[in-house]
Amino acid sequence: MSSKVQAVPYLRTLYLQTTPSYKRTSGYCGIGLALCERLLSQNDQIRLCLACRNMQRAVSARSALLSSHPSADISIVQIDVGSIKSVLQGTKILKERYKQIDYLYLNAGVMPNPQISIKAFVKGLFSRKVLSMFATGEGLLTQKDSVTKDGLQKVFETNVFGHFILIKELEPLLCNLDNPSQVIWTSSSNARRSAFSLSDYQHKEGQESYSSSKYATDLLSVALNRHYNTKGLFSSVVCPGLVMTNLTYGILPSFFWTLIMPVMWLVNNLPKGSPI
Ligand SMILES: NC(=O)C1=CN([C@@H]2O[C@H](COP(=O)(O)OP(=O)(O)OC[C@H]3O[C@@H](n4cnc5c(N)ncnc54)[C@H](OP(=O)(O)O)[C@@H]3O)[C@@H](O)[C@H]2O)C=CC1
Ligand SMILES: CC(C)CCC[C@@H](C)[C@H]1CC[C@H]2C3=CC[C@H]4[C@H](C)C(=O)CC[C@]4(C)[C@H]3CC[C@]12C
Repeated sequence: MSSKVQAVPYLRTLYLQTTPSYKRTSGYCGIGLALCERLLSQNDQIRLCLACRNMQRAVSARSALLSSHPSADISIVQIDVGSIKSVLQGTKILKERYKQIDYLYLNAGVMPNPQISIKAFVKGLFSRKVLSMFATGEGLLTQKDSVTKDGLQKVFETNVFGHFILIKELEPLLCNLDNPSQVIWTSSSNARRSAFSLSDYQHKEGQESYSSSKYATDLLSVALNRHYNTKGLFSSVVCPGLVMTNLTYGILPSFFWTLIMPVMWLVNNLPKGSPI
């Protein structure tokens, strides 16, 4: 594989948004960085490209990865998926740099100003949906969205639309029938059909923009497969499960998570078919 990598600008993995966040007690966090670590520990010959909005943090992420994988090939490109201009600039650079992208992992996501409904939580505790409430957060969370410079809803543009433009722009690098590519979206078990509406796909009206954006991601992935499978591009979605990152620390402070973690663990690991 490495000889192929050197012969043509051939990108084994384009990895998106991996900037580490120094927060709370335990140094770096974030699903993106953890995934890069895992990928490199499986195969440090892959060529990684980190696409991040904040170059300073991107450099720290690269250094952190290189400290444990010194021979890894890791480059950086600046992309803010919340800005169409930035996506177009970033993809122009990528098209100059590479001829092919094998894997595009779409990780950037935001959940601005999350609020928990204590009323819905208490109601949920005494309902038959208690387990799914802990696994998906269904009905518990609301967010306050805002409008970007592009005039789009921030959660929609960041979690969905910016990534979509990125794929469209990278089509020549992704669509190769002789060497199919994979696009992997970071969706969520919080994605909910009832939070999404085609007549308000940006979720301007409601307060569950995160849930709506993740449902839109799931729909978009299906549509991409219909459109692109014959061209050599395959799309899928993953939910990483509940992971302690800046996103979850934005919902509850870390000490609170430490307190409720045993309950969360128990609920999420109960054998299937148990009475509750
Ligand atoms: N944590 C969890 O329990 C779950 C998370 N997810 C999803 O996983 C993904 C990663 O989240 P997680 O690691 O938890 O959260 P973090 O907040 O730690 O990471 C989010 C990442 O997205 C980047 N990002 C945000 N906005 C933009 C933007 N406009 N342009 C470029 N990058 C951006 C951030 O970059 P920066 O460092 O510059 O802020 C950061 O690196 C998200 O899509 C999230 O919805 C899904 C299910 C559960
Ligand atoms: C004592 C109460 C205040 C405790 C409330 C607990 C809730 C804040 C959390 C219970 C389940 C959590 C979640 C489940 C699924 C996550 C999902 C996969 C995701 O993408 C983002 C975060 C979650 C919605 C998360 C959020 C907090 C809970 C609702």
